[in-house]
Amino acid sequence: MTTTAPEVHRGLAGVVADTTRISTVIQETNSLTYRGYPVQDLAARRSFEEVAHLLWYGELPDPARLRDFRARERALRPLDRTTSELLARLPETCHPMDVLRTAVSLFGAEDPTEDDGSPAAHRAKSLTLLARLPTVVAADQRRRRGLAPIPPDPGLGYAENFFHMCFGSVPDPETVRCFEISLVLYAEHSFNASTFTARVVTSTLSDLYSAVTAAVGALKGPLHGGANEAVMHMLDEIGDPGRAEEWLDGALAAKRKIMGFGHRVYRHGDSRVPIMQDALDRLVARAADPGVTRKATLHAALREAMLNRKGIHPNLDYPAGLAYHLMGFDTPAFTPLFVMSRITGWTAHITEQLAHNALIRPLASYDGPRQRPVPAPE
Ligand SMILES: CC(=O)SCCNC(=O)CCNC(=O)[C@H](O)C(C)(C)COP(=O)(O)OP(=O)(O)OC[C@H]1O[C@@H](n2cnc3c(N)ncnc32)[C@H](O)[C@@H]1OP(=O)(O)O
Ligand SMILES: O=C([O-])CC(=O)C(=O)O
Repeated sequence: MTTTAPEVHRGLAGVVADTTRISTVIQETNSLTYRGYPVQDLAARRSFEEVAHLLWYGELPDPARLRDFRARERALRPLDRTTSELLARLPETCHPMDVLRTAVSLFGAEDPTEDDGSPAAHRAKSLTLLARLPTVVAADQRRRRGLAPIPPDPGLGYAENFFHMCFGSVPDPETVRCFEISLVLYAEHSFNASTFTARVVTSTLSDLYSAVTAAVGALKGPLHGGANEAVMHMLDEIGDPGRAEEWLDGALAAKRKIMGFGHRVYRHGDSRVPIMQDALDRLVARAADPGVTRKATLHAALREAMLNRKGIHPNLDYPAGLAYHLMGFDTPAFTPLFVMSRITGWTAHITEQLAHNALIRPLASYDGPRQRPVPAPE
């Protein structure tokens, strides 16, 4: 009797694993919507806090709800002394994503409130993470620069407060806006690897912090969120705009993956790129600095060369990487900035997964040795 081997979908490519009401990429128009709203309109007209509310509650907040949401977020920002001291003891040789992963795990261990799996309990925990993660990221960047942490300022909005905690000042509104746009664009992207990781952990009825800790680990990799950092390393490696084509040919010949290019879902370009690229262009123009212009020229030259050689478009990490550099953040802190935003999407998916849970447990097509007898010990 012959049995046909089951069809294998490596990397789960093309597999529809569940339904979701949170976001979708509309292939025909190459657009991304959060709860039905086009992300470019959200980025142009709404704050990151409003988008977080939208992802969690399904609707944009009215002014009273937004006031309440903002007040609660601002009150939750400070870290307690024990947490700060524990995180400050982690070696500076570890990656900032390791600090963030440890921080989420620590928050979970310290949280005395019950995780009954209800949306209300999850939203409270999600808001705590949204409020505290920037405090962790900013303090970690400062300690690596040999500087003391700056406490959060409850008088400032989410994006402004983050700059304040990192640098002790808030930059011009254009720079803050560019950062806020990146947060809106990074917030959610359906069943990407880190979100799916969070859903897998949740599907076992584990807790929210465990799911987010695992998601941070999945995002760290350079094929996913780690690419925004890798983009900057790559631009530093190339150095000169005149070297872009030659460098690319060498990298492709060596079968290297070019960071910040390609996407599993988009085949004709990431719908978020034009919005982020516009914001980046404004930052470059505003800087009016020859060094900045040179980096932007290199960035554009590599994009053109990649399109010509391989027909592959950039993904969001490509413009976001350079934008974060121009905003003054240290390169290893780029992926943690992604976490500060994606925490909203992850936690929305955790709540959704629990609402109609099914254990996520695929099958494998076995191609190891055939069954054989265990030999007697020699
Ligand atoms: C926010 C985000 O997480 S966006 C993704 C960020 N990640 C990156 O930028 C890392 C670089 N990009 C990649 O590695 C890939 O494009 C991924 C992982 C994002 C998507 O990968 P997949 O959907 O599995 O596509 P896959 O890797 O099969 O690529 C298809 C073909 O395009 C090529 N390709 C795709 N992306 C790239 C790239 N960045 N550099 C060079 N070649 C590429 C592959 O080599 C492959 O060619 P082949 O058919 O000749 O073997
Ligand atoms: O969707 C993906 O595979 C990766 C991505 O762009 C994201 O998570 O924002």
